[in-house]
Amino acid sequence: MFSSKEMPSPSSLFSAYASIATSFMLFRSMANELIPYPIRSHLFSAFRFFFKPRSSLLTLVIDESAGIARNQVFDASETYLCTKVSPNTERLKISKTPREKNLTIKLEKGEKIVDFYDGIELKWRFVCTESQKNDPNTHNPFMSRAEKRSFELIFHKKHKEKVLSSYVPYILEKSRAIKDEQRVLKIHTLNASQSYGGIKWESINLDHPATFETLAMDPEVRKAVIEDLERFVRRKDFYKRVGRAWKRGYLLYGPPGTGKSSLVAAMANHLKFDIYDLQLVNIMRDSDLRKLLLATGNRSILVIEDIDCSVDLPDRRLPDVRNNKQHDVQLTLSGLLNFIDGLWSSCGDERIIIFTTNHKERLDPALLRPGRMDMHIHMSFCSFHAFKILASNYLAINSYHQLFPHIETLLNNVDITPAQVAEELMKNDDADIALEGLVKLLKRKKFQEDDLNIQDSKRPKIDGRRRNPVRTPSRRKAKRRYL
Ligand SMILES: Nc1ncnc2c1ncn2[C@@H]1O[C@H](COP(=O)(O)OP(=O)(O)OP(=O)(O)O)[C@@H](O)[C@H]1O
Ligand SMILES: [Mg+2]
Repeated sequence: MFSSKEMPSPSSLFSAYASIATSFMLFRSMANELIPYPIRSHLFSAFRFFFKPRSSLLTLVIDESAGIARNQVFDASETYLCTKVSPNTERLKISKTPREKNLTIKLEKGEKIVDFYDGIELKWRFVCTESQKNDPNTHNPFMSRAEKRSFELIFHKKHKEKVLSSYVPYILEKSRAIKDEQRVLKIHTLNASQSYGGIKWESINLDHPATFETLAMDPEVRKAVIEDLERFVRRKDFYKRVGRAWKRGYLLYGPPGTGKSSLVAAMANHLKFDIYDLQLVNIMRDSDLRKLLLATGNRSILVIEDIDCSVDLPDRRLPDVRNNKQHDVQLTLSGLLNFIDGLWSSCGDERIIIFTTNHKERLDPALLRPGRMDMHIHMSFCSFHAFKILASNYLAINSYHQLFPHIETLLNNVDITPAQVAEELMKNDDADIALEGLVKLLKRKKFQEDDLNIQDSKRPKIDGRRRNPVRTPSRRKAKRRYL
């Protein structure tokens, strides 16, 4: 800083500039006569460089394309800036395609936006220029449009490091989160109407409302599952470092109606991953399975429901039309597992595979061996805690109700699935009536179970053990699953 004594007066400054300008003119006219053109031009540009007034601002130009590829920073900035529209913005573009959930908002040419990051002021400008006809880049598909689009990001030079190492990565991360939020999830199922051999994935929008908040499950288990999923998606570098494919396997087991399919949907909604619902009954050969698995996308969940019903694979027979015989079907559990562990998981990123079963005890040991399914999640009968979540979801009861203690005692003594409780709670809008209905249902079930136990105690013992009454519901049930 200058002290007032050292500060040059405006008149002295003016005379200094005037003498520099006069010397420059003099130098120029002498140089024109004495110095040959190329050297003269270098001298002049050096002179200009030293005497040009310096700007304290730095401008980053972010073009739409980087060579022949799209510039990710441009795309991310476009997405990010939509969330920064201020009352001063004068023109915006909006659009919506049938596949999109929300309106897309974009800046119009020349619009400016001011953003603040960690106390730094950042000025953005959206620039569109006509691209020249003989532009060498016109072979580029993004440049063949008549206009060249870019963002200019202007800030004080002293923040260069911070902007490049922190603000730009922040924009990339933020735009990914925004895109995930807007993404319409898909559920892919096998197209069974195709003739055999032409089987392929078919997708529709996944509109399943299940979330971890609405799922009635043990809070500890819920927390563990969410943490596991989040750790998995964060750990790309870790998987690379330890030489493992970036995949995670979950086994969901429990009686029908305890929320296994709902948990799959909640996981997909949480991670914004598509679901591939693989019904093995429709696949006859390992080769078809490979083709289908290789056609699945990254950031997806592959679900094989009721794996205990599907693994009698080697017994399935495929009619041979030509010879009117039956062929052994060439689809085996080990083929499936080896492929999932091997090629499939290593040719994509962020793969999750989920098996569900009502009968964990019937599963092939190959599925249960350590390292195959990373987490075994037990979905069980409705606990009192799970009931309170359902009461909050279905009846908006978020605090105490006089029937709660009674319901708690009954739930401790009766096996009832969350699906059955949910169905009962839906029967009436009036919370008191719905809860009374539930109490009646629980009492009825308790009575039936007591009755069964009495009958059971009268059964003769076999090998010193009393056989359990078989209460397994049909496994070939029609399912609504995710739709
Ligand atoms: N834990 C739960 N939390 C909230 N709702 C549940 C839960 N379990 C079941 N439901 C309700 O019951 C319906 C059926 O549940 P879901 O299909 O998820 O059960 P499932 O365990 O997959 O059964 P299955 O073994 O027959 O496939 C769901 O649509 C949901 O409304
Ligand atoms: Mg299910």
